Amino acid sequence: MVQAWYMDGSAEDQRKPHRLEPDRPVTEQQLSELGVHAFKLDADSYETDPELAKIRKENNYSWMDIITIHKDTLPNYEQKLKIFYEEHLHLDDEIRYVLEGSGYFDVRDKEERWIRISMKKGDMITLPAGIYHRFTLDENNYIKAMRLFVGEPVWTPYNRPADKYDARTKYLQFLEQKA
Ligand SMILES: CSCCC(=O)/C(O)=C/O
Ligand SMILES: [Fe+2]
Repeated sequence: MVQAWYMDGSAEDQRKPHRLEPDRPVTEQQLSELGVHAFKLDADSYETDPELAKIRKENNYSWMDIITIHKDTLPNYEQKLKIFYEEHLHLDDEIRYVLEGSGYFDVRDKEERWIRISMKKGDMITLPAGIYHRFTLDENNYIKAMRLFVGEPVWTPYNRPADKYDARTKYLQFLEQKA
């Protein structure tokens, strides 16, 4: 099960866990009410895993690549990390599957509080179009992740404020229905 918790408001190193004190864990059920879904897969067998193949088929995740985020391998490493950690949304779902290493996805809850989701080897996550979020490496400074997409990928991040986009309006409607 993926681990998630409410964050403290400290401006300390973004790579630290930033757990609120006292701890306020967030369950997968709470995440799913925000439209965020988490799965556990066998990352050692990703090339032949029938479970991954089924998820891709059922959700039309026809496109995929693998990104390795490490200072020695990713061009413009510092700049990219900065972009990933700016609060933003996308017009499409963001789907990531951790093959090695670890990192954090942060998402806003209905009251705009940050929830930190700890992603480790074998964790897959889907973030809905229109949700405000960000990503950071953790203190291990390394992640290798599969990026999945329906059709040709569009990576554009729309930094907050991005409320004028249809994807945002639809996401807010989704949250309303859940309330
Ligand atoms: C772990 S993949 C890098 C983060 C990313 O691709 C993204 O779009 C963050 O919002
Ligand atoms: Fe993103």
